Amino acid sequence: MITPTIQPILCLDGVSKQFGGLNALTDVSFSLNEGEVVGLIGPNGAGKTTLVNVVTGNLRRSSGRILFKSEDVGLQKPYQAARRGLARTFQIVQPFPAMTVLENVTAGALFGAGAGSLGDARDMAMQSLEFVGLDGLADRPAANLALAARKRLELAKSLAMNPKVLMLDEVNAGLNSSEIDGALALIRRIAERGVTVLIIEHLMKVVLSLSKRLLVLHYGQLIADGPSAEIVADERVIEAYLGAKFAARLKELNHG
Ligand SMILES: Nc1ncnc2c1ncn2[C@@H]1O[C@H](COP(=O)(O)OP(=O)(O)OP(=O)(O)O)[C@@H](O)[C@H]1O
Repeated sequence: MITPTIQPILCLDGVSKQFGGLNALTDVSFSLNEGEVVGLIGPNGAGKTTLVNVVTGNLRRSSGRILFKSEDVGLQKPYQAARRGLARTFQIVQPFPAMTVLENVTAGALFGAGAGSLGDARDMAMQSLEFVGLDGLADRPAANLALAARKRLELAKSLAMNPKVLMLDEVNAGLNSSEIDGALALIRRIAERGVTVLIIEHLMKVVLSLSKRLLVLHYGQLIADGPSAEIVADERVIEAYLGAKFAARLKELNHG
């Protein structure tokens, strides 16, 4: 039997980003394989959003290489990233308030890969809205949506871009537990479609239920990259982010 080889789809090779004298990312290297769901964790200010921003061209990396399917995309603009299939959600969700839900997602489809015409883009947008369960609100102004629906709209927008890699920046922040369960189910369904997912998330329960692999940033440095079970037991990660209380609770759960 021939075992299919898993290809890296996105590689960061020694990527750094400075803001004046501040090192937001220092020499960060890792690869994401096609179809993987990987969690990116770290304390506030660790550089997680900056990492997404340099991958999607919203910020220019200071040095290092960013490879998408082996092509160096380190100098790309956000629309080029979207066309390649590198999509992301924003931590602070800001839909175009005067536009309807459908129009917002159609704008996403036009920005991304695959929509040849406005009609195509509307079809892709409608499919994305159905996928996230917002099709019933398609004609509502986006300004009227509550937070959980705005987060779904943000997801629908990035899905309408037909992504190969989807970077989710705190899509669960501010949601209640049943809304989080709904979001988790959606993210699983997105991953089942073969989309590679990088999920930035502060809720460890959520991260651990989605990803078998974790990346940990601390002061802009990647201090750990490996199987989730090993990472949460790593002393440096406990010290930098998880805290001793979390580690003890996890130990209890694993032994109880
Ligand atoms: N545009 C910017 N100009 C200057 N400094 C910035 C800019 N964006 C981020 N920073 C700084 O870079 C560092 C990393 O910020 P970043 O937002 O990437 O962290 P984060 O891990 O996403 O944090 P959080 O979990 O709070 O969202 C922080 O010190 C932040 O203040």
